[in-house]
Amino acid sequence: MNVIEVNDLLKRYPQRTSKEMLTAVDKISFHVKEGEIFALLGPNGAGKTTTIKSICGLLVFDEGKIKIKDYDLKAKRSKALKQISVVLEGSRNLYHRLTPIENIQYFVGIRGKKISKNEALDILDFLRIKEKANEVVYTLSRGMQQKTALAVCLAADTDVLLLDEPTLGLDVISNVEFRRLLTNVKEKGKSILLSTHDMALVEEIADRVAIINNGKIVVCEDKKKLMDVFSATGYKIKVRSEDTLERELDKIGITQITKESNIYDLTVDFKTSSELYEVIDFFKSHDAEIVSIEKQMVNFEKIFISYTNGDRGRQN
Ligand SMILES: Nc1ncnc2c1ncn2[C@@H]1O[C@H](COP(=O)(O)OP(=O)(O)OP(=O)(O)O)[C@@H](O)[C@H]1O
Repeated sequence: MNVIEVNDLLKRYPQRTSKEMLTAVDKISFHVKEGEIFALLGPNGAGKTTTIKSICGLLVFDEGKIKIKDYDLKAKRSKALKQISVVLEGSRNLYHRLTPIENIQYFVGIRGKKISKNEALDILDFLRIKEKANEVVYTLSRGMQQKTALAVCLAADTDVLLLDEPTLGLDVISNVEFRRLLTNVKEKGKSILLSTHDMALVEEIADRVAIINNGKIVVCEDKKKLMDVFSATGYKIKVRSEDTLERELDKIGITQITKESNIYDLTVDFKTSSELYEVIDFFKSHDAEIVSIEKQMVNFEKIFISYTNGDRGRQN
């Protein structure tokens, strides 16, 4: 079952410096399945926050359809919004002059529900910030504020969570801890849609990922499949040869070559792993000695760069 369906979502903003509208999100479609962590990954200005804000009803989109569980966001707005809770970038869904307990009770109250102090403490305990339950939020570290924001989200007890840049600005330890917490939240049966440009976060916890760039989704895929496709292709091969091989290598499609004396460093992308054996045969037939073959490390950075051509985002 899909808990969120986004179809042809379009959002344009007026610009101060020009009469033309800026297309922040350009007819994107994707869905989030029940029980999964779905990541919207993209550089600055890609349209991630605009997408999250459209889904949680914080801004009015121009075209398209958003469905949350069984409810169309435009036709059944309040029912649709009851199905989700959201953590906005920079823990903006908190009152910083209230304590974590007060925030939890206040925001649960707004939803017309009640939560006891002990239930709230249990959530803070789960997120390992119980000892900060009665301290004012603005005195807490960024990581603790982010956990408090997540606590408020969990206290709403919806099945679907939206998290905008959940690890932004966290130090290494908090980042690792937060990733583990999100996995624990998923294990509780929740579905999570998160936006991020943190590739390590995607690599570690996402089930599926949509890479978004300049308002468009450039790929939407199962994370494991994406990683497999890429891991099968990249090799670094070191070869020793007394002959000049450049032209021959070019003929078989190997163009990333550096050479120092008689050692060639080659970067090769194969479409299928059998191509590796063909290349090995090629070197044998040219009396070249293969010094080493290394499978290139696959990480999300490589995948991301390949789909966005290394685009680092919009500069506006
Ligand atoms: N209120 C607004 N008015 C005008 N333009 C906006 C507004 N909000 C966002 N934009 C523009 O829309 C585009 C998409 O912005 P958005 O915040 O959705 O991207 P993002 O992927 O979340 O980026 P970041 O990672 O930097 O937060 C950007 O070019 C941004 O400048």
